[in-house]
Amino acid sequence: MILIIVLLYIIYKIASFIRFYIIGRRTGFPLILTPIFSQGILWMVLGPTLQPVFQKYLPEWIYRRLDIVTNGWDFRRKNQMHLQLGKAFVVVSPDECSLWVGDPALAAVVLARRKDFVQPAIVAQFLDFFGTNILTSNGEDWQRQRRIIAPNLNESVMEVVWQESCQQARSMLGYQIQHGETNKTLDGLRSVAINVLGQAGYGQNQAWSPDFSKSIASEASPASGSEAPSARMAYFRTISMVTEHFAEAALIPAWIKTLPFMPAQLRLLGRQMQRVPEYIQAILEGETGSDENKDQMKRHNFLDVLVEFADNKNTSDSNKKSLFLSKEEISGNLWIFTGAGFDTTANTMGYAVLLLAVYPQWQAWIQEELDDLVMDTSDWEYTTIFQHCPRLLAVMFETLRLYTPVAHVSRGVKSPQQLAAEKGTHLLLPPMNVYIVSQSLHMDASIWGPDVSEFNPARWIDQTTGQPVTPERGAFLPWSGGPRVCPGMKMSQVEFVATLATLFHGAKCEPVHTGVTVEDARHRLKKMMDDSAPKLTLQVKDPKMVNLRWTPRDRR
Ligand code: HEM
Repeated sequence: MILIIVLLYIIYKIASFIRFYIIGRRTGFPLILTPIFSQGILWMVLGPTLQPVFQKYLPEWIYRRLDIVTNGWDFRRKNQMHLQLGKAFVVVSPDECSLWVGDPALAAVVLARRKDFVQPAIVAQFLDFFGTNILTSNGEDWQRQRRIIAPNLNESVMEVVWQESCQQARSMLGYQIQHGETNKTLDGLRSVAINVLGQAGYGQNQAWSPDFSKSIASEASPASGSEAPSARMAYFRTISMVTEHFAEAALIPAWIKTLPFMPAQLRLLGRQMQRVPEYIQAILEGETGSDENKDQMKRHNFLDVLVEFADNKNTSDSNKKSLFLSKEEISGNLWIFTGAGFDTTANTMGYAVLLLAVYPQWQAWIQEELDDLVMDTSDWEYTTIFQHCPRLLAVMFETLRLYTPVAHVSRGVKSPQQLAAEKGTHLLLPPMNVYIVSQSLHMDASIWGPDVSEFNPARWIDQTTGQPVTPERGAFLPWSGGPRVCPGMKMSQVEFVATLATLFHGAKCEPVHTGVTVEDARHRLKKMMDDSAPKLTLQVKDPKMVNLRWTPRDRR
């Protein structure tokens, strides 16, 4: 019996492979075939684990067929696949037919046509576990959520983000200077980023901590006898834990996570995730606290904005009736706001600091700009300082180009689509995934020039105006593009500039180099960065191995 089932499964997979091959051929784009069951959970777990072994022992012509369906290939290979196969190519496996786009014009067209190229089901599979949300929705549901969410990530929130980032970064700077050499820089930046979201998203002020992961785990489950956190705080901490342990949260079912023999951290994660509906219910029912307090919080935080839309479906006001959120959507969007906003920004700040430690000439370059600002960073205001930091923004863009947090943007076709390209029109038949490979576009020498692999923030500064330049359409897509472009783009820029300005105004940093030359230590650090892999977004594999020395700057 089992043999028959296995046989039928194999026949089904061979038939699928042939079908995907035909769909792939009809696109007219170059094909690469792979026998791997690329969308199966087994491969998703085994592929990245075994990738270093494959790379070491298999000949390139076999290895690349495995690598192309292993998460993170776009960072490992940069623009290489598109150079070898063409600016757009199709991967065919028994599980999928996927188009990988590394052409700026095609990328811009795909992103602009949101109704033709929709968010694929696989994104929802990974990101819907707290409820449907803006990132995983399509059509009218997406439009409604976008109309509620995007305006609340606009200028009105920037002052809060700026002030909180400066304050958090000041605490971090104090700690770093006091301790000199530490391996807490990356963890410290995660702490800054989550606390900025705590303030902007939930109206919660939290102290900066050098031990980010530990603080999240211990705070989510308060010690016995201590006061239980409010529902909004408990929800926020749960989301922070989920972001930190994304793979376990997304791939292991809750009931397995909570089994008694599972590691304590996993059980805690499982228990907290199971309690999310309870927290959301409590948030919606309103928490205790004076009206005055509630009004103050309401002014600028995302959670209260979402809650305001909870009852609109039943309102008699016809203007508001079309803008509503279900309980599930409130929960899902709070998670997306936190998950999408935290990991991306924290890792971008992390890579930027590391790049500045590897290339001290660029530290000096931004410090030239920062030395024009008033000495006391607590006097810095968003409206006056942000616009005076184009070089820091250039550092952010250059960091995002080289270490793109979301290496590719995912789309799918549900009905036949025509795609006009340089050499003619291509037919895309469903079911097909379409991936815009931002990391490949960012490493294309025909766009960025022969120094494409170098960290050169000055490429972003217009020599005449001194302001950041705008690259060609579809060439720079860390925040994606088109109508679904990341609504948190400006917020992440403000947070990045405020944090790095505070840190580098007060100090300089270099890799710790006990027993080796500083040049060797820089080289080692760069190697560590280039060995990064995506978790939720791209990340250094072992942040604890990153040791930096921070020394105060003497500017007299
Ligand atoms: C450097 C920081 C960031 C990067 C690189 C980044 C990148 C992205 C990318 C690539 C997408 C996918 C868009 C698509 O599917 O086309 C996205 C969507 C999104 N991001 Fe960000 N993001 C960042 C910061 C933030 C922040 C700070 C927030 C808010 C707190 C945020 C909220 C969102 C939301 C709500 C979406 C869904 C938009 C939609 O589908 O309409 N992001 N982001």
